[in-house]
Amino acid sequence: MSSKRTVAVIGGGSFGTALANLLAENGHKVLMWMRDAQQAEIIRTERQSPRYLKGISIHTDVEPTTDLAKVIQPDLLFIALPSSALRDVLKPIADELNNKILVSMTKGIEANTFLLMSQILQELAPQAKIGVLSGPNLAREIAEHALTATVIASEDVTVCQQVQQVLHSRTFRVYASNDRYGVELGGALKNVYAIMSGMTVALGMGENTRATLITRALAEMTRFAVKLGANPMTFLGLAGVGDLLVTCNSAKSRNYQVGYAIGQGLSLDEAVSRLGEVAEGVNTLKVLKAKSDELGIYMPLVTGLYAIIFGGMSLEKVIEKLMLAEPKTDVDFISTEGF
Ligand SMILES: NC(=O)c1ccc[n+]([C@@H]2O[C@H](COP(=O)([O-])OP(=O)(O)OC[C@H]3O[C@@H](n4cnc5c(N)ncnc54)[C@H](O)[C@@H]3O)[C@@H](O)[C@H]2O)c1
Ligand SMILES: O=P(O)(O)OC[C@H](O)CO
Repeated sequence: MSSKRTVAVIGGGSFGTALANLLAENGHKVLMWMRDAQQAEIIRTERQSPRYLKGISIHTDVEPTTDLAKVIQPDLLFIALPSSALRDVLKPIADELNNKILVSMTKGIEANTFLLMSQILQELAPQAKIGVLSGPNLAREIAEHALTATVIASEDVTVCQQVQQVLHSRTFRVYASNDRYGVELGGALKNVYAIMSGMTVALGMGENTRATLITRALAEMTRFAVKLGANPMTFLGLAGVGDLLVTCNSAKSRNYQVGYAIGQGLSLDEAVSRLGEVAEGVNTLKVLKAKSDELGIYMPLVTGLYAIIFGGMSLEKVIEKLMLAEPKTDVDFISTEGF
């Protein structure tokens, strides 16, 4: 067990709160920044977060605050903001973030720039040490102490070691990686396929269908990542196939829930507003479609989902296109000479 320290979590939604609780349970003091003063007050007085983690007791060493100046005092900061808000929230305090350790837990891609969140952190605070925490990590299960594993990825081994020290516990195991880009890309891309998976479940499609979808999703996201220079082996780990499996199979995933609602006949807007939480896959789908078109990467699942959600194409038509497409070989990275 590590020595006790004060750490910060920026973002007090479901994931930020679950992680803050873990840190406090490990004996650390946690400053948790939240945008909403009313939510912060509820946590302070009731030690509950009924909006994001109903029924979970919040440790007394988690101190909610809306004061950003206060929360940037510790030298280790975890960031759990929605990707759409991360740059805007952190920009005013960028100078103070230099020389800190910044760990992104946000699984998204910035529209227009195609930057991952840790790349934005690096842009804002070039002197900071940067890491990414990603893996099969449903916030509610972490908060309920389901046995969970995750990955801390950083080029700087001391970042990995410090994060392992503060987070390791009987129920939460932290593996290290030096492939920050691959780990982060895996966490962002899988959300898109979780939307598809939720749709197939709502439509009563079989287990064969879901296994095929998940496996072809892994092929597709790996193909994309390799084109962008990531190591494909990372996708065999917790932040790749691990996160893809949990998000595509769990009704607790918000991305899966959005897909499920669309499969039930709701529009995208209706599905997102019924959820009332962040489903990063919707924005990721848009930026991924644009990037794969720009780079000429074959991504039939992304193309199909985009056509349904943003192009008004029927699911039947998309399925027909996918199933009757030109026959392909199974695994991309095996030589198929002679086929
Ligand atoms: N919930 C999970 O299981 C989980 C697990 C792993 C990673 N993540 C990732 O963590 C990130 C945050 O997700 P979450 O589940 O905590 O989301 P959430 O919807 O539960 O909470 C989002 C939080 O951000 C705040 N927020 C929203 N817009 C904001 C803005 N413009 N400025 C400041 N604050 C704003 C909300 O008030 C809320 O506190 C996402 O990228 C998500 O993919 C979530
Ligand atoms: O609820 P989701 O769909 O945002 O997924 C949560 C986590 O990313 C699962 O690891």
